[in-house]
Amino acid sequence: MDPYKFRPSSAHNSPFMTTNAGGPVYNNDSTLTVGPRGPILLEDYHFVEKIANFTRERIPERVVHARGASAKGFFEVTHDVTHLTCADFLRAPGVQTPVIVRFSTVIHERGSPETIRDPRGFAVKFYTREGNFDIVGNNFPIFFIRDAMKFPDVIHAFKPNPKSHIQEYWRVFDFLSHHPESLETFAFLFDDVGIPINYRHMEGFGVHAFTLINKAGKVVYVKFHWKPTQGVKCLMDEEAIRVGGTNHSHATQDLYESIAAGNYPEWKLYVQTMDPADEDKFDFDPLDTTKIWPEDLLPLQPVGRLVLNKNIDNFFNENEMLAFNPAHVVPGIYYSDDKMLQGRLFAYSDTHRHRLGPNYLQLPVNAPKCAHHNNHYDGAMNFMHRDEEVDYFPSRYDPVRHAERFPINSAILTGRRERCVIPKENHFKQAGERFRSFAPDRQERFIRRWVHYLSDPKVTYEIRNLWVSWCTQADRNWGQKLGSYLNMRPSY
Ligand code: HEM
Repeated sequence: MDPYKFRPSSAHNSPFMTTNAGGPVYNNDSTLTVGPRGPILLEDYHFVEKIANFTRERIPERVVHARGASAKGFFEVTHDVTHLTCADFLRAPGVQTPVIVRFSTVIHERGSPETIRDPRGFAVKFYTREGNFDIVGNNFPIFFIRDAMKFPDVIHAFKPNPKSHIQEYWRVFDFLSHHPESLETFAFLFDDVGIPINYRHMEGFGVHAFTLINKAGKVVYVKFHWKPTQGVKCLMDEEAIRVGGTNHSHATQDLYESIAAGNYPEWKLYVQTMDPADEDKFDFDPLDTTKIWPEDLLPLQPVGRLVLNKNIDNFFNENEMLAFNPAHVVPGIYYSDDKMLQGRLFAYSDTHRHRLGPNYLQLPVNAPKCAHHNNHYDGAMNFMHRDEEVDYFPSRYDPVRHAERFPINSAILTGRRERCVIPKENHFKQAGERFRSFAPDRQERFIRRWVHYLSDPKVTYEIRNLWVSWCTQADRNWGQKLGSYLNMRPSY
């Protein structure tokens, strides 16, 4: 065995207990004491290490999406999309790429119930031959806000009150009463899809516009959609209380047991594409995360399927230490100028360095599965074995070169420096359309949830009135019914 290439793993377990340093432990039951009743000797190295290891078992939980479950599988291309992108993993129907997926809730802690009304995270890491590609999406196609500057505020408003540590909707309605663009995302949160029945029966969306670039360098905007073959199913409020009251990990359990039983969940990947030359032709801004791209104008195009057919071996290694990043793209797929996406491009690697350390990309679950090389190295917990003498670039002693050039988005960027709101806001139209697409019983449940949350006694008349006005502007029936249930008449 080459001691420098040794990778610790439970496959190397000794048949007997050892210290962390590998020495034999002949008693793992009793501390080393002076006489049969103590005190304990500090020289009990194995005991001290055992406790010290235990007291460090937890790492910081994710600041959002702390509660989640992951599973592995593959993505298979089913349709030719080479006219859209030169991404190698999408090069031909039949090509398969290994993936790991993590589903999550957003707001509450690592051990919180999976039945709460909350968006669900839907993050997919593709281990491609050109490096990792991550679609770090949600089960709603849009988000509450459109500028990354506001992300900490919207999350603070949804997180528990810093004084009481209780989630209180007066704080949510207060903050978002300054943001009418959030109304349509409430048309998902307070809809039935606000509590999916489990992780297998929900959709996923990349949310942002990204860009696809083909071999000839042609660029299109793209949105990613995951559609579950199992269908979409939700928990009604009463069921959620019952399920959550008996099992706070029901969705994790459902995913794990389905895969263990060979009942593999599957999602189809679709894209919507838009020619950037058309971006001004719509009544919304296509780079605005608070807006969907209507499917009648920009139809879904099938790309492939995702199958989860393997459970993780270890929750800590493959869930807690798993690190996604929307900045992880591959040649043929690139970002757009969406101001939320642009902010996210910084946030994830920054939080991973804090949560997992500077070498988080060396962790097996995060490391690319293709050959990779650069001169960023060392730092805490480096375990990459390097034996080269040239650690700079370029060098006449080292043949390493630049990768082959691939086409990138060559659009010309112009503009003054400014901090501003996008010109085309269009707050309410899509929210109203979504409400009108609900069957009457679904509309009724939806409005009842508004009543429930707006009835928090700390929601002032002014704030309540504002929300009722906005709902009315989206759809008269929605607002009038809500106003009448709340015993108020909207004034706008
Ligand atoms: C500027 C806006 C945003 C910022 C600054 C931000 C930041 C973060 C941070 C710090 C984490 C924790 C990551 C970790 O510790 O591993 C996270 C996780 C996550 N975010 Fe965001 N986020 C933003 C917007 C969004 C949006 C719009 C979506 C949906 C499209 C989203 C989806 C997710 C998902 C799914 C995870 C969990 C990934 C996992 O399972 O490990 N985020 N985000």
